[in-house]
Amino acid sequence: MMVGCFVSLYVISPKLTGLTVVVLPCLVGAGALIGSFLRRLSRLAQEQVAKATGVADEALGNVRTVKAFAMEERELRLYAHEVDKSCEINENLGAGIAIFQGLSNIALNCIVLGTIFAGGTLISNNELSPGDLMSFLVASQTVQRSLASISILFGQMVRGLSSGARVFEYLGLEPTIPLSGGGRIPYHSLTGRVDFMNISFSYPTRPGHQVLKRFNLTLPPCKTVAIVGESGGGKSTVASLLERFYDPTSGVIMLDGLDIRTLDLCWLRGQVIGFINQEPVLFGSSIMENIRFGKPEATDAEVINAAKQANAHRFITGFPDGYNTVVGERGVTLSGGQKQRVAIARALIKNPSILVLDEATSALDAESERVVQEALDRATRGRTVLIIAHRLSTIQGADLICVMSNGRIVEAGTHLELVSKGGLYSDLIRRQRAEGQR
Ligand SMILES: Nc1ncnc2c1ncn2[C@@H]1O[C@H](COP(=O)(O)OP(=O)(O)OP(=O)(O)O)[C@@H](O)[C@H]1O
Repeated sequence: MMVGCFVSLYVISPKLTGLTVVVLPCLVGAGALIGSFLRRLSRLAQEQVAKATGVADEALGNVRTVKAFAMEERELRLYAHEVDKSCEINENLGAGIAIFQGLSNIALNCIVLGTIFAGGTLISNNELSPGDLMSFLVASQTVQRSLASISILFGQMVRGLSSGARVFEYLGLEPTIPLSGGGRIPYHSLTGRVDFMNISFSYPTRPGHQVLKRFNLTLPPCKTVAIVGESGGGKSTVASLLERFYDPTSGVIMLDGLDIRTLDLCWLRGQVIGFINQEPVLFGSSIMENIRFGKPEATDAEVINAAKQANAHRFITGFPDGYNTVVGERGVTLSGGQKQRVAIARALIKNPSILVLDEATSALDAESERVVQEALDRATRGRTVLIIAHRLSTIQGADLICVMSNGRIVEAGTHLELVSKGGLYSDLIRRQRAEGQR
């Protein structure tokens, strides 16, 4: 329609049309400049809304900790502050869009006034008839209306584009470690031997801090290897690398002699490695669904069997709704020991060849620890096991105990060998005993 109007304007008066064509690009240029400023503001507004939502999400997700420290007021103030900031940016954005639309209307009306003025001059010079000027004004009204609609649409487009840009930014993100693709080892020929070979590693967020330094360790098939050592020494990092939450900066991790980077990650995490950590996270669904999370196609009988292996069947059947008991958000309605046993059942249901226990009992009291330890002892039989432990009493039966310090293993042997050696391990034992007696 715009093109048609411009053709008719040109036929009526090439001079007036020429004037319009000179003025319009200047206006479009100014509009584009204001537009890019508004787009930046809109993006800022989106980010601020996300930040405010993050604060609310964190406070609600950790509501017990917030209550325990009587921090409701502080969290409320923090959220109100972020919401106020978001409100302010959105108000500025609204004002910006309003000014943009107002200015574009003024500019368009100035064009009409300018046309009347220039047309009047042309009439006085007998270059244009009054009828042609009227026709020109009517035709240019159509162009003006179209431009006014575009300016309104532009305001909506600015918001839409920046929201869309954030969505597409996330949609376009590629995981640094691809989730699928790569080889699999047939279940009957998988032995579960793991070799960490010359591993060096720094977390991407702290590239200057080397957590592991030429770290070497072998987990022999069906044996239990424990890693102990000072806090922050890199023990959990070893487990994270085996799970491929990160890839080592240098060195190779082998599973049955194959570099794990060449293996299918879904298969590795879903079927080969069972991971149980200190603070198991459950979903707000039933116990049955939580255990089945480890193997979605498992039958009810398989779920119950896994729960029995994890010492969880008795307490689950003690609930009025049994396996259909809903555990609440993150499992808040279960005790620490019960949650841990559901998590063990969830890991066992996939019958993993390798089990990683990252301080699985350190958050429990003595009685819960006994029941959970019993379940773990049963669960570890016939599997390659990596235990990361704080309490040395729980790993004395391990086939190999490795003491970590400064990102590498400094001592290795059985409990008795290490105690008789009188090195770092016996120091750790002495210190823990002294702490226990205090
Ligand atoms: N996601 C992360 N990003 C950056 N640095 C991290 C991250 N996780 C751990 N670290 C750092 O890496 C080092 C090793 O941490 P790691 O959790 O492996 O130690 P740990 O031996 O398991 O400690 P603990 O016994 O206290 O659990 C620490 O200095 C820690 O601050």
